[in-house]
Amino acid sequence: MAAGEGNKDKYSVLLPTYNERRNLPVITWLLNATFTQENLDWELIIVDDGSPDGTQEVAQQLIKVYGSSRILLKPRAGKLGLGTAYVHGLQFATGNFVIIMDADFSHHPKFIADMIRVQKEKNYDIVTGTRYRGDGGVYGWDLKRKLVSRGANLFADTVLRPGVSDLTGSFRLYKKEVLQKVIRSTESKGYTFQMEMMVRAKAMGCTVAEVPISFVDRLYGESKLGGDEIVEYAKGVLSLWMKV
Ligand SMILES: Nc1nc2c(ncn2[C@@H]2O[C@H](COP(=O)(O)OP(=O)(O)O[C@H]3O[C@H](CO)[C@@H](O)[C@H](O)[C@@H]3O)[C@@H](O)[C@H]2O)c(=O)[nH]1
Ligand SMILES: [Mg+2]
Repeated sequence: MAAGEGNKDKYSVLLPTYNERRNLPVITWLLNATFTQENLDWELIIVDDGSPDGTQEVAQQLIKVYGSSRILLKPRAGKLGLGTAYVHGLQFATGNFVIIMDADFSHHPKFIADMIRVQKEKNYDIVTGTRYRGDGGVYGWDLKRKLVSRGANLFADTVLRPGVSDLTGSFRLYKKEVLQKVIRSTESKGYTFQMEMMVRAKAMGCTVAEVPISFVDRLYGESKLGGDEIVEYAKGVLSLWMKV
């Protein structure tokens, strides 16, 4: 069946932002182009944590351009972290599918069409972007960050054996009820969040497919990954090992 006519699917994109004023208009434009081309219903839910750079003013402008049924701004008062940003945004999602992604072009909207197509192949619960299989890759990171990412995936894969090649990536498509269920059981809030979500989803018996993506380091601004997060992540893997 061609997408669109008679297709009741709706895709809610959850986009956490912190100081993404310069990236937000282009990512929104690309999302609109992708969903229009695929003839799919969608909405964008921006969860901004009081960014001092004026991200929310830009979001308000985008609401005027694209309409308040397409773009929703659901801000929070302060920087409360990525994990809880998804929990917050999810309450407002009206789609039956939810896509989570970054606002800084590390996750290019062009891969969304692939993810949707793969989801439909076997009605998968989750489709995750992977940097570590097929044509996937990482561009723009220095060797240290590459090693940290590879090491983080290898470590979790060795200890927990979830059978998913990219556990720490966060470009994913979920059935909404699956995301609601998995997110309820997930405890970590920081960088460990994505890995814990996937390990728990697999433990619950969810079906997961992978789509290779190229992850390109952000154009503007800085990542928030540091030594503390690495230690937290290692602790997260080990505590899941005891529990799952
Ligand atoms: N609302 C909100 N948004 C946030 C926060 N921290 C970061 N963001 C937003 O979340 C996205 C990712 O943040 P980055 O700071 O760009 O993360 P990164 O270091 O590039 O990490 C990415 O890759 C990792 C895997 O290598 C992922 O684990 C991580 O989730 C993210 O996708 C961006 O859209 C950023 O604006 C926060 O506290 N609150
Ligand atoms: Mg980034």
